Amino acid sequence: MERAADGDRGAGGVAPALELRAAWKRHREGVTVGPVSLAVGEGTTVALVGPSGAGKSTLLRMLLGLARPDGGEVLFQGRPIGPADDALRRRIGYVVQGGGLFPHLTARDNAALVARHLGWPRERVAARVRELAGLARLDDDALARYPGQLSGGQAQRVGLMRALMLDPAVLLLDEPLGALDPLTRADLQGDLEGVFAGLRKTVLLVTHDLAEAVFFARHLVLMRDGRVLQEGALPELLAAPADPFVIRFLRAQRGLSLPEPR
Ligand SMILES: Nc1ncnc2c1ncn2[C@@H]1O[C@H](COP(=O)(O)OP(=O)(O)OP(=O)(O)O)[C@@H](O)[C@H]1O
Repeated sequence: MERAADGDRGAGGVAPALELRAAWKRHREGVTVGPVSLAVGEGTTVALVGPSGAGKSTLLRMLLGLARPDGGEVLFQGRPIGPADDALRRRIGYVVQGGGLFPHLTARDNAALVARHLGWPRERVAARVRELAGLARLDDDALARYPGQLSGGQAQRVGLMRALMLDPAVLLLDEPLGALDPLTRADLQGDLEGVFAGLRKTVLLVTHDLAEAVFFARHLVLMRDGRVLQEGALPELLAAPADPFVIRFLRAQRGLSLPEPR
């Protein structure tokens, strides 16, 4: 059975920011994600890693209420989250690969969309966009452009602005840097890490890249075939792999210098 992340109900009895309790979803005959139990503590950054098709995106979508679990529970700050719970969902920012921007809206309008929809006054929207543009390091010229006129890195930065617009307690990022060239990726990694640390958000990040996972998060959750195979810090996974696949997965990654097996 998986262990809870470092944010599991602590001495003060504080509920984790995000929690799955034996949650599972059946996509089709023979393809089920879960049951998965996982807790992400308030203010922690956790990286979800695993091969393609392991169920990482499904797990994120269950946490967002975008995929309805067939069984088990999904909780946000100790409260069950359902599919129609928009108010709760607005407290979770979601960043997807490529930014997930609307092509017919400028970067600024993409970032401001939900706040405008909620009826924020114009000045408040403008002030928040200015603040986030500073954080995401985007200038006015970039904000005036349409997604098709932005670089991949810029589009990703706009996606981040949009996710942060309502100042959510939690950020879920699904392969946010997957499509970027190595230099842009490294730049954005540094900026994102600064954003996470500065805002003290709870962050759950999906990535294929173990080096990136370790860069952002001390706590790793390794999934395979719809299940959590093991979770913990990288040295713990290396020292006591729960399954031969754990070592295979860790060693398959380039760019990480791992100690030789004894
Ligand atoms: N809407 C869907 N309908 C049917 N099957 C689905 C659906 N979404 C995902 N699946 C299947 O569920 C399994 C898990 O997919 P999921 O996208 O969650 O994995 P992943 O770990 O995020 O993969 P990747 O790293 O490639 O994005 C896969 O076998 C996938 O084909």
